[in-house]
Order: sequence, then C-alpha cells, then structure tokens
Amino acid sequence: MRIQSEFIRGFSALAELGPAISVFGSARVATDDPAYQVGVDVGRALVEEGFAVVTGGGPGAMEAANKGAREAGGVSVGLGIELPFETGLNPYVTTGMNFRYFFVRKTVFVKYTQGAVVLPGGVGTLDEMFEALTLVQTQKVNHYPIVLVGADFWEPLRGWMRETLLSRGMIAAADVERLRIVDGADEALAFIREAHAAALEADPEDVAKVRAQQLNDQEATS
Ligand SMILES: C/C(=C\CNc1ncnc2c1ncn2[C@@H]1O[C@H](COP(=O)(O)O)[C@@H](O)[C@H]1O)CO
Repeated sequence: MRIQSEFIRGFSALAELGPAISVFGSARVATDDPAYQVGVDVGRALVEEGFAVVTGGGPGAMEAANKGAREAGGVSVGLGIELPFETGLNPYVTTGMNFRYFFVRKTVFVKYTQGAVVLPGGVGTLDEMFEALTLVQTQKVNHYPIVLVGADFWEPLRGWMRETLLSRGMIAAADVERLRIVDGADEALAFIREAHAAALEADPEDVAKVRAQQLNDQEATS
C-alpha cells in the first residue's frame, strides 16, 4: 500500500509537467568542480529550449542542473530520496517531492521525461543510466535519447561495453550506439533537440499523447 501510494503521489506531482528532460549525475561534485558548471549549463540550456529539468533534487550535479534551470526561469524538479543521511532537496528545486523507494522514483523519472542527460557520477548515476538504457533496449520506452556528457569519463565505459559485452554477445551493437557521448552542454542540447524533433516527426502526436496520458493518470488518482 505504501508503495502504491508513492506511485500515485509521484504521478500526481508531475501530471502537469510539459516536455521535460531528466538530468542524472554525481551527488558528490563540489561547486568549484568544472563538472558542476557543466551541470548548471545543461540545466539552463534545457530550459532555454523549452524543457523542464528533472533531477534527484540532491547536491552536486543535481543541484547544478536545478540551479541552471531555476536561474533561467524554468521548471526545476527535484525527485528526492529518503536516505539515512538526509540531505534534503537542494535550494534550486521549484517542484519537489521525496520518495522512500528508489524503484518508484526511477519509474517517475522515465515516465515523465522525454530523454536523459547523464553527467559523470557513481553507482547511483550508473543505476539510473542503465535503467533508462534497459527500458529503451527492451522497447518499454521509445524515442528516449540518452546523452552522456564528458567523453573522458564515459568513453572507457562504452569501450568496456563494446570489448566485453558486445564481443561476448551479451548486447547488440545497436545498444552501444544508443548511448551518445558528447562534451559540454551545447553538444548535449544539440543531441536532445535533434532526437526530440525526430521523435515528433516519427510520431507527431507524441507530445500530445504523453500529455493526455499524464492527465489520465491525474484523473485516475484524484
Ligand atoms: C551521497 C550524498 C548525498 C546523497 N543524496 C542524494 N539525494 C538525491 N539523489 C541522490 C542522492 N544520492 C544519489 N542520488 C541519485 O543517484 C544519482 C547520484 O548518485 P551517485 O552515486 O552520486 O552518482 C543522482 O542522479 C540521484 O538521482 C553526498 O552528500
């Protein structure tokens, strides 16, 4: 029951959200780390393109993306998580909620966004990135671009995926290509823009359908 109500709360909280992009990334990046500024730039660029920004609402790269989004005057969402060492939502979140369950939160991330920008991070970031990739690989989610920012950080991972996973037949070549690696906010945004336009062209009613589904969810829960 607790799990069910958390799904309902999550769906209700974001039911009115328009086009949005998830931003995943390390909770531990300091504000003076160059990676923090990349997060700020990503948040700002997404808002200027018309997207809401959805992060884990915590510190580090999440805070950076929320900061960029908020300073650009956009919708800055934080899907926080209750942890033994509570950090709370960062001050740049304009729409927030806290989850008890990681798996509910991950569902909300993918359900209410049209793609993901992944900044360098640790196991939490990898978990979120591979969750999204699994859903795309299995076609549970379509037209969901995943862009990894920071070639020096991400290329070794993609190399391992090619040299170990692909060469042993555990993934397909297309799966490796599903992860686009770029440097900087401008390149990330260019990919998201291109992928979003392609999604709309492939299915012009896509955004309208997502919106209608969100409104249905809201009605079902109210
Ligand atoms: C460890 C620290 C803070 C933890 N607080 C978090 N708050 C919100 N979301 C979090 C937190 N920690 C992890 N996440 C989620 O995972 C990703 C980051 O994990 P990583 O292991 O740091 O890469 C992130 O996208 C969040 O969704 C420090 O004080």
